[in-house]
Amino acid sequence: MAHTGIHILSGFLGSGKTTLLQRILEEEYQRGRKVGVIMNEAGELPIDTQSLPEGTPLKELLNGCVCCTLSDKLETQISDILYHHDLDVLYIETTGVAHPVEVLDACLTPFLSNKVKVNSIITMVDPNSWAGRHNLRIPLRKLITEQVKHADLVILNKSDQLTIRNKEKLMRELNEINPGGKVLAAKHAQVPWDTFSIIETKQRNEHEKEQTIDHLHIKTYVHTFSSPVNKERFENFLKSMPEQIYRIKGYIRLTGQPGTQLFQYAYGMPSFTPSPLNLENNLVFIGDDLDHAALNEELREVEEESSPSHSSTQD
Ligand SMILES: Nc1nc2c(ncn2[C@@H]2O[C@H](COP(=O)(O)OP(=O)(O)OP(=O)(O)O)[C@@H](O)[C@H]2O)c(=O)[nH]1
Repeated sequence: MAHTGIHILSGFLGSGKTTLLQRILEEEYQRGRKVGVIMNEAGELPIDTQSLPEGTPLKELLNGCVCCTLSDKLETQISDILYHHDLDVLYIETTGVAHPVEVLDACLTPFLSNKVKVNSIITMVDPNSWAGRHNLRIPLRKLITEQVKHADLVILNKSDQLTIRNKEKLMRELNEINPGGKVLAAKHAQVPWDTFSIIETKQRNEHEKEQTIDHLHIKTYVHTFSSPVNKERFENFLKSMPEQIYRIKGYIRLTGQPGTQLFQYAYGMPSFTPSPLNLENNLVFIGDDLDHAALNEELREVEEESSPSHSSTQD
């Protein structure tokens, strides 16, 4: 019986895993391969899954991390997707705080051994979080390094934000941590397609599991705006936000602009993209020890100060 190849997409929060997955799916569809996706998101809401092409066989693991609490569920999801679909390949996008070896371990259960073969671990690196990793708590700093160390392919993404000199310096650093893996730089996860077929799965030892990070304290908070918010006011909020917020994503409506915007924030860089989907205006915040009450209050203020009645009282 042919095994379905699994690729594990790893990388810290906001590094470009979904961007890579979208690119891979386009390519896989052009080649006529049958592709399935399992997405693990730290928040309670499936933000990233909405960006996948319609009809992609998909399973979601929400509100928890495969490597901490959901490993049994991952096994069930893999079995389930393979039972319902005859797949050539399965991509697993992990949360930004997953340890890739733990995810690998969850895929390698005896029950799945005659059905799947893990072909690669691909780790995305965001130069901003990589450069700022010394400011993170020790377990997170260790995690970022481990994600690089255990990858078959490391993609230094967002190279548009780097000078040539910095790019070369970072690539050398990544190579030193993972001398056996392949390290490439990319913009928006654009790497030559051949790269995926030539990467060789590293030999992974049992002892690697000992390096697992037990508990990372990463928390999520979901905020729902009930009305459009003023873009400038919201951006001011982002500038004054605690540094422990690493990532925000979701949907937002802006005053004076039609429709809904897909909002993304990673390492100080916000982006708004008009979305054809009319989804609830939920934003998922991901960070260290988030203060839910304080965030809720500040965001309510943003919304209140965005309302037309507020600006007329100010006049
Ligand atoms: N400037 C720049 N932005 C990028 C690049 N690649 C991705 N982005 C942006 O970075 C943000 C995060 O990208 P995602 O692909 O969602 O990252 P992710 O790793 O899936 O995020 P999580 O699932 O939250 O961990 C988005 O706004 C992307 O458009 C790049 O090469 N350059």
